[in-house]
Amino acid sequence: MEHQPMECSYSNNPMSQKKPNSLLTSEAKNDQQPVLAPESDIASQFIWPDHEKPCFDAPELEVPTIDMTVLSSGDPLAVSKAAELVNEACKKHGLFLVSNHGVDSGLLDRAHEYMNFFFGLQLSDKQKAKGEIGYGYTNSFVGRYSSKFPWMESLTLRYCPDVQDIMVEYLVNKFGEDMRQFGYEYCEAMEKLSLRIMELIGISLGLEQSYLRDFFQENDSILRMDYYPPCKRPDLTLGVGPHSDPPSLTILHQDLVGGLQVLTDGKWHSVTPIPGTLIINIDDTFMALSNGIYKSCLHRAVVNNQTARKSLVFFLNPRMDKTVTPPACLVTSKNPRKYPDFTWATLLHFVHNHYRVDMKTMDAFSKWIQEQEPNNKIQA
Ligand SMILES: C=C1C[C@]23C[C@H]1CC[C@H]2[C@]1(C)CCC[C@@](C)(C(=O)O)[C@H]1[C@@H]3C(=O)O
Ligand SMILES: O=C(O)CCC(=O)C(=O)O
Ligand SMILES: [Fe+2]
Repeated sequence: MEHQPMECSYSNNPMSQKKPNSLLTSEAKNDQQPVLAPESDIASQFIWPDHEKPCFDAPELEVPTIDMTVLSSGDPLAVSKAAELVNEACKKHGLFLVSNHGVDSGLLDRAHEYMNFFFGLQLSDKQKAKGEIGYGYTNSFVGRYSSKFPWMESLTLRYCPDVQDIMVEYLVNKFGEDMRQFGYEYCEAMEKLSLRIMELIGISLGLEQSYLRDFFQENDSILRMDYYPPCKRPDLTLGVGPHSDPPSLTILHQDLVGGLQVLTDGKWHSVTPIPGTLIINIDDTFMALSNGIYKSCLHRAVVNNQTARKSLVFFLNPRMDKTVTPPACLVTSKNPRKYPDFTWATLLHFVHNHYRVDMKTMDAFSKWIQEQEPNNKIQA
């Protein structure tokens, strides 16, 4: 079922581009009615500052594609070459692609069908998919932020075996029991792939192949569906602003529309969709786990005025209470500790309650946690 263009029935849709009469004033964090900027025909809260506005002439990011069958090839040279490519990319910008990843293409297609179903619902229906902060349906973060609204809607689900996500019940009621089955199948496939990727990353860092796999074996991960409606003024807004992801590893499946950009060498670069590949990002928590050796990928998404764009993101996280501390072999006199010990639960609390995720989240978090926990100083 092709997604019906999101009806901007103005009265309740923050991304409507029609004349405003009232725009979610009850939800806007600062209770100010987002003012339509007449010259732009979109509400002013969606217009980003000049220094963050999108560019559309971004050069293509040079990025390796890792054939995941290399791990079972029994060819140590091939494994070593793949690990070298991973090491180089993760030290530079924190992104690489994987092919032959083993995730069934039918599962990916079904995922996009479910996204079309869900994001094609009336806004009042979507807003019933409410979860605790950070989970459930969100559009533009009205009510959470007061400016620089992202031009997107999202649905975020928690994937943790012993936690029943109440939102799944709503979605099952809406779409039937096979939605639950799909959700688990998709997340299990992504979890399996992420643990194999952790083996390869472990090798690339000179660790035992099983070290990182064991670290993330028990995980409390996140499935996020991002939907970016077409926008009349893609030159003024962003689908999602410049940031690095707070989790440990991101597996991103984007449709063929394109819009993901990565910041490296001081310039934004495009990551053009390649069918059959998935995008792997090093995230903030993993950057700390690697003692800063690998860079958390700085990225954003631009939108367009022609067609909606969808991306499906799996975020791998360790168990909530697991202490994130780099293995001793990654802490040397030349590379002393970069970040204090912390847990994913604490970082999640920080980004949900104290800080809007951006490109400096880990620096802000590092400062905050040491203020909160005076004994938790960065140990040499
Ligand atoms: C821990 C999280 C915070 C965000 C959702 C998960 C993983 C990615 C984060 C996010 C998607 C990164 C871009 C900015 C953000 C605000 C968003 O667009 O939703 C982030 C999420 C969040 O802070 O809720
Ligand atoms: O849609 C994309 O390509 C990026 C989405 C993203 O960065 C996120 O959800 O964290
Ligand atoms: Fe992201």
